[in-house]
Amino acid sequence: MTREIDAVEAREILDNRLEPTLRVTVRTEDGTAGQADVPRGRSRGVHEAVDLRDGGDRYRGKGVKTAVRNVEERIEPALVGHSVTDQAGIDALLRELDGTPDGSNLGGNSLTGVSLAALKAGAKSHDLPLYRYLGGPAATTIPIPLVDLIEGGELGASGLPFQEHQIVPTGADSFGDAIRMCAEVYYELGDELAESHGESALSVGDEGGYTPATMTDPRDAFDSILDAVRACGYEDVFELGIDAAATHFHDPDDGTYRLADGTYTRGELLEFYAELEETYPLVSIEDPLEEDDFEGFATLSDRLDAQIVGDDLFVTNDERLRKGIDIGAGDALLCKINQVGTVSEAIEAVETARENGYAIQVSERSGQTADTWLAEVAVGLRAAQIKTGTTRSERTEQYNRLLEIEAECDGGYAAWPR
Ligand SMILES: O=C(O)[C@@H](CO)OP(=O)(O)O
Ligand SMILES: [Mg+2]
Repeated sequence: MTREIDAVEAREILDNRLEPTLRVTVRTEDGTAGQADVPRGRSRGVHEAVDLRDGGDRYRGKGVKTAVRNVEERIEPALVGHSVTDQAGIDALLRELDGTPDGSNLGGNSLTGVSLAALKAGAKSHDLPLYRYLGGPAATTIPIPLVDLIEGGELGASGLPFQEHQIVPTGADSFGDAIRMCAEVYYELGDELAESHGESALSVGDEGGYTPATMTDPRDAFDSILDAVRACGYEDVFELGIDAAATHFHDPDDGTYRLADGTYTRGELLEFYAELEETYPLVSIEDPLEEDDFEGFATLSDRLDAQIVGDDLFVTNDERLRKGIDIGAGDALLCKINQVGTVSEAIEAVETARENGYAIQVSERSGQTADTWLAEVAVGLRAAQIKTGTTRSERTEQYNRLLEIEAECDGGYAAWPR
């Protein structure tokens, strides 16, 4: 079979926010095609690969025509003739062509799109589902979802400073059961919020979680969620998580953090997390501090039992992850391929995490399409955790694909946390 790349095409499409993004297709000589959509973050870390936008890195409708051109004029000629199953070679070539550490020359979005499309074409050329191509016969475990029931911060119009208030079905027996129980809690919570905060609380944020405008205290979010969990009789199934996304309420001028009830020093915020862990069944805290505070992450990892997840801190970058591992910062890697650029670089970070006992949480971006590579990659990388939002079809499609994979490979349900 001829597995050489014959063509690499790109076009501008729209994500769930009507923002332009890239769709890349890699074709091989025998007619196999792999197509992948590139996701896009809104609460992005400063150390992420550059997301190339025409006219600058802003949200509002800016196109990705330059990134499209880069794929077709600069990447395609270099990749034609290359074996599509040589993922490491393709990714190394992409990095070499770009020649910058942050992907700013060709665009991190171009690199991610081509890398993922090649991965998908490689899987097809072997006639394997993507998760099996990536993870081999051992890839049969379905990750535990961290489901964002109430949104705040940059992603929801509630008054809450933290970006995500999650339920974590650590006590479920299967993925199918887990997601069904999540849905029941979601609807119970909706009834309660509509009563306590009015029908407008049922508006959803970028990831499909509720956004009660008058809710400002994370403890109220947890109390409402736990009430819903209890009303459903699932106290033994669910624990709680947050993505604080603290960079986005941090004031770099004086180093303080702004929550709804006032300004917190770094020390006061650390105490607040400790208090939350004492009061609630909190098992996961993502980005509790700003994106360069490795020492603060280490202090929390040491002090709390909850896993501390590095998103903006590590940006799926092996070097930053190793820096964290050296001083004990964090307990889990958030894995977002487009933060770092290529599939191979994300795999490198995942392997480092695994070798060092860090948990792996494969994550959505707030801007996505219905492309389900995320679900495939989570199983393929043998991650025990996935974060892919709540309602909205670009999120539920990931769950649908995980349900299919669970049935396809008679998959087991992951154990918390790794
Ligand atoms: O902070 C995050 O973890 C994400 C996704 O949940 O947000 P964004 O994609 O906007 O960076
Ligand atoms: Mg985050």
